[in-house]
Amino acid sequence: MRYLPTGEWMQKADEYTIKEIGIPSMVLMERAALGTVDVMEKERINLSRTLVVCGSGNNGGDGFAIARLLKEKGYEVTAAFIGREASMSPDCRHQLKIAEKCGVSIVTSINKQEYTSVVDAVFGVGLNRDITGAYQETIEKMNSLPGQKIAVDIPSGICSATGKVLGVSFSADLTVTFGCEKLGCILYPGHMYAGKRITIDIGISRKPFRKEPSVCYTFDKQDLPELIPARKPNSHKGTYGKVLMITGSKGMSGAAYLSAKAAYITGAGLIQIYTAEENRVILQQLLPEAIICTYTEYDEETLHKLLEWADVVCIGCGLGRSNIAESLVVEVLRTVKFPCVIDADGLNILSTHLELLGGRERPFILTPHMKEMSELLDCTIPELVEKRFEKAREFTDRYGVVCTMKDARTLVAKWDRQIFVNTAGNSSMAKAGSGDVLAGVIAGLLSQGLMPYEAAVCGVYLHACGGDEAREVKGSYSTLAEDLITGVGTCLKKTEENMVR
Ligand SMILES: NC(=O)C1=CN([C@@H]2O[C@H](COP(=O)(O)OP(=O)(O)OC[C@H]3O[C@@H](n4cnc5c(N)ncnc54)[C@H](O)[C@@H]3O)[C@@H](O)[C@H]2O)[C@@H](O)CC1
Ligand SMILES: [K+]
Repeated sequence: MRYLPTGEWMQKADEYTIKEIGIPSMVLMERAALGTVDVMEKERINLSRTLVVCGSGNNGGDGFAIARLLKEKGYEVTAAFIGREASMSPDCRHQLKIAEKCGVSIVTSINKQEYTSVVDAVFGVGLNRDITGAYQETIEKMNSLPGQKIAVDIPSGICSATGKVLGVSFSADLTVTFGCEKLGCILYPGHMYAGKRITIDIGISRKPFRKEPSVCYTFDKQDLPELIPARKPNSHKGTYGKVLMITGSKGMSGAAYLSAKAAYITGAGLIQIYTAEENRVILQQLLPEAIICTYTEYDEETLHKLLEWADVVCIGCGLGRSNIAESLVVEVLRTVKFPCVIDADGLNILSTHLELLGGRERPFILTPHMKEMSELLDCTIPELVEKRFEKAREFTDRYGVVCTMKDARTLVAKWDRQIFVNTAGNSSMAKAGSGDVLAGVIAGLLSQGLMPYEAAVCGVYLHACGGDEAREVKGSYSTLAEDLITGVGTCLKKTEENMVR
């Protein structure tokens, strides 16, 4: 697990490291500069004629230290100070003086000379408003120069909390970031300006991030063994849970098939699909491992019997918005006492019955994409995109549910937990059926005993890793939802093999 702090939180961690732990700021800066030079060399950046552009904050201080270290190593280097003398931070001023004394050539404007690389140390996490005027012109000029582009900590112009471009942004081939990758370099469009991202440890404490609700985190592949539920040698199908999938409708058997198959691939013990009569034959043929139970009209008695049988419910994939669908969703919401995944049409129906969630903690996992979420919140999509973290927090606080907000960077929120931000996956997953697979994966994890929040974060991550596996085989254009299911299986198999070793 790794944290994805905003700049504001990173500054708090810097302060804690300096004031509470006692590591001097200049030591951190030296380590930042040493680490950056080391990464640039390892990445084979052509440093023979380097321009380092420095602002007046501590990011600029890093820049002067980088320029000095490059000079020490024999590279030809120019440092351009483009900040305001009067607003220099003490450490930046100190670094400028050291650089001068070490013979670094320091200029105050960018000349037309050709450089092999351009290092951006104009703004770091202290950027707090739009870039305008001379700063804007400088960054545009830096972007137009030939040579490789390297950003120090974060590209100047990217908001470290939202990933938004604040007026203009440096466009990097490589970003060397300190302590933790900043949230703004993960979210779009910031991610596209950061290029390749390499994080180096410079001794900044992560303690201030622990249990802090407004700090986000993500997973990497090595976290998977800890996330997935264990398989037991002495087990039978009942050990891994009974999943009731209330999915599919006339003409929508695919969603029922994909979600059920995904739950099986993830490890569920037994699956029963409750669907429209029209789907019986096709689902039996497509997925003989599932029990199929069907309806032609709303039948509360059968529904209750099925709910008594199940350990987990997944409702909504391809369910449609008929009166039967509405009655099914309302009754499940009203009565279910065990974990329940609500997806797609289930969410559409839920958006007109939000009162059924109540104010208390409920074992519901909602899996809306941005449009469905905007309907649940009764706001516009741009409003939601702009304030996605606040909105996700507000919603989960209010209704006591787990919410996975699906997007290129899916979030998972619950009122008493930090927000998980998914960083795996790829554009091949932006296709019909992908959401059905996710709902099934989460249901499969719940049926094996994971708690709702844990199943949601693990499910989102596993689904995305499955997407990465699928792209390896089928490429970005031609991956289908079915391939994602195979990808999830491959990912689980690889994880298991690594655990055995
Ligand atoms: N000791 C520390 O605190 C450390 C800081 N480090 C570096 O320092 C950076 C953070 O330094 P700072 O907090 O000084 O922040 P920055 O270096 O990002 O710059 C902040 C300065 O820019 C001004 N500013 C903000 N937005 C502006 C805009 N749109 N137009 C014009 N001026 C603007 C601010 O008023 C402030 O003077 C990190 O990103 C990292 O690179 C690292 O060296 C590690 C240690
Ligand atoms: K920068």
